[in-house]
Amino acid sequence: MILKRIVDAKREEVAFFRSLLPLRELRRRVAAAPPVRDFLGAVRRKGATVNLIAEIKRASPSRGLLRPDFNPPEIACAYEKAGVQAISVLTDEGFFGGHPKHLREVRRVTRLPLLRKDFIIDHYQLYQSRLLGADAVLLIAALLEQARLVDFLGLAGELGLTALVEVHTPEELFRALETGAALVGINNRDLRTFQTDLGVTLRLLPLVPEGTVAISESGIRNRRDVMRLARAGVDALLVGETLMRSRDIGAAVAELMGDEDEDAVDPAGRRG
Ligand SMILES: O=P(O)(O)OC[C@@H](O)[C@@H](O)c1c[nH]c2ccccc12
Repeated sequence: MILKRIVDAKREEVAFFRSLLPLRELRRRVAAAPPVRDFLGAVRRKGATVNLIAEIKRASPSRGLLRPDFNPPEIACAYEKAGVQAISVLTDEGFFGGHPKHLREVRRVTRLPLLRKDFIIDHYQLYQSRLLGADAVLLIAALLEQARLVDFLGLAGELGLTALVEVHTPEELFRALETGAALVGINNRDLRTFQTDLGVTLRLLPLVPEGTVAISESGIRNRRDVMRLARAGVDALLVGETLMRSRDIGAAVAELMGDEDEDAVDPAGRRG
């Protein structure tokens, strides 16, 4: 199974980074890191329109190479100019063609809040994310048993990082809510089969209480998809492939986000 292979590789990667920069030294540097930006505030829905988190992703195990001319800072500038609310940087190298250094490079060129998208299985990666310039980190419920999830959420909070807890099933969602997470991501992609189904968001969203910020992730292809999810009441959408495959990123964002209030929904009438 791919998840198991990714986690095995991730363990080795963390051991390697640790050998380059021991945890003690990493923590010392984190203490001097510049302040974080408000990721949660940026993605929380304010009115009628849904927010967009645009992802920087070179490749994926299921779809192969998405963007041959891959230049993370250039893409980040294009996203900011197009008016997205936040950026997600996929830093996994082995399976997604990213690199932790991309986060640092992107941080330098944009004022937008940044999500580090990776497979976090070790404390070390949380400190590392903070040092690289992340404002938020992804915690995948399917990878972490409950005690670890709680533990990582606590450490992320201490470091000033917003945690995005990713779920795909009702069980995982209940686990996420039990931790008191302020931000949950409903992944439309089944990480076991790679199939995407926006119905996953439509089914799980009513179980998310008011006040918890909810993001719909993966498999969002066009304006119709955006409208469906916006009307259901999600706070934000996370889109990678659709934007990465387009020649003109500005035009692709405009096409997805469309007219300002076409996706209007009564935010009070959305859930539960
Ligand atoms: O490229 P898409 O289908 O728009 O999906 C983006 C994002 O949701 C996806 O990259 C993702 C969601 N959760 C993840 C966990 C690990 C790696 C990648 C992901």
